[in-house]
Amino acid sequence: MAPTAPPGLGVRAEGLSFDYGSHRAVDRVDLHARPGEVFALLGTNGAGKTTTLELLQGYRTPAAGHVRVLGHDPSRERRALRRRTGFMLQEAGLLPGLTALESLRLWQRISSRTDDPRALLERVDLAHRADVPADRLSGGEKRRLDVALAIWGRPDLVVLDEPTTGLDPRSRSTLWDLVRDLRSGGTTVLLTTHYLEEAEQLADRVAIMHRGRVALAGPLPGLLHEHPSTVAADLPAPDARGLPPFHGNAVTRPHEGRVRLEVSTYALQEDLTTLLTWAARAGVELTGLRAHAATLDHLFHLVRTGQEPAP
Ligand SMILES: Nc1ncnc2c1ncn2[C@@H]1O[C@H](COP(=O)(O)OP(=O)(O)OP(=O)(O)O)[C@@H](O)[C@H]1O
Repeated sequence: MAPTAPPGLGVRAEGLSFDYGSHRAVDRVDLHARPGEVFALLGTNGAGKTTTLELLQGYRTPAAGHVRVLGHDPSRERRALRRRTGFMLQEAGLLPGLTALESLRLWQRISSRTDDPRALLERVDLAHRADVPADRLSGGEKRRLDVALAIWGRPDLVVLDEPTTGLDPRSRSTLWDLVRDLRSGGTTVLLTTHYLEEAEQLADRVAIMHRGRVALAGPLPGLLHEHPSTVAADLPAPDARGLPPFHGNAVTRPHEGRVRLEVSTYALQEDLTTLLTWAARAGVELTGLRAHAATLDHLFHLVRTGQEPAP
């Protein structure tokens, strides 16, 4: 029997690689989700997020690299890991003949963890659908039932693959509360999502994958802080010729009969002041004025366009 690993080791992957035939889907991936934090694995379509989660779950064996999940090797200690981990993958694994409540009761019989099925349905806002067969639940309701199965018995690690895809705003917000609640109870949460706002709301740490590689990773506030802010405005084309110098990198391009100025800068306040002072003195009308720190959307754009290549 595998030794019981001490709690709180989080998830660590080093140099993780996986091939589908001749296609390298996961390429030397390094990840470290610390115990009790929410880690968001983001990326472009086909970047390798689901495959990475499957490797962490021990469903697939890596071609290269090392993985430790809560101190266990997932491909060799799946049973030990299953007791301590709740996985929700993209394909719903519900049995069509069973109601929502029966699905949880079945889980009660086959898992070594315990929980109160009705209380759990309450937590995912499905109490009113307890007696509805799983195949008659809506897509969003099935996702919530999958979440209930993943968090059954408060495992040490919960892995959620695109948990809010297809959920309406209220259900999404219920799920966000649930994730925060899991974190405050000390559970490590690893999630993938295509909703950057979701990652901004929930994640302590993110990794952005592209074409099998991790292009950017780190604590979210730190990553945003390391990247330049933006000052942007539209102005009449003739005025753009007299623009002042900025600390940051200023780019102009034609936009709807005017010129759009974008300054990518580490000196947000100074460059904004420069622009506004210049416009006031020169009597230039600025429209669409925006000034903001780097956003996850911006980081994602850098990765997608190859401006932030994988190390
Ligand atoms: N069973 C499979 N056989 C062959 N290739 C596969 C298989 N599953 C995935 N792939 C390929 O491996 C790559 C990574 O796929 P994966 O599903 O892990 O990406 P993903 O980041 O989860 O994508 P998405 O965001 O679109 O769900 C993709 O190029 C995909 O086409």
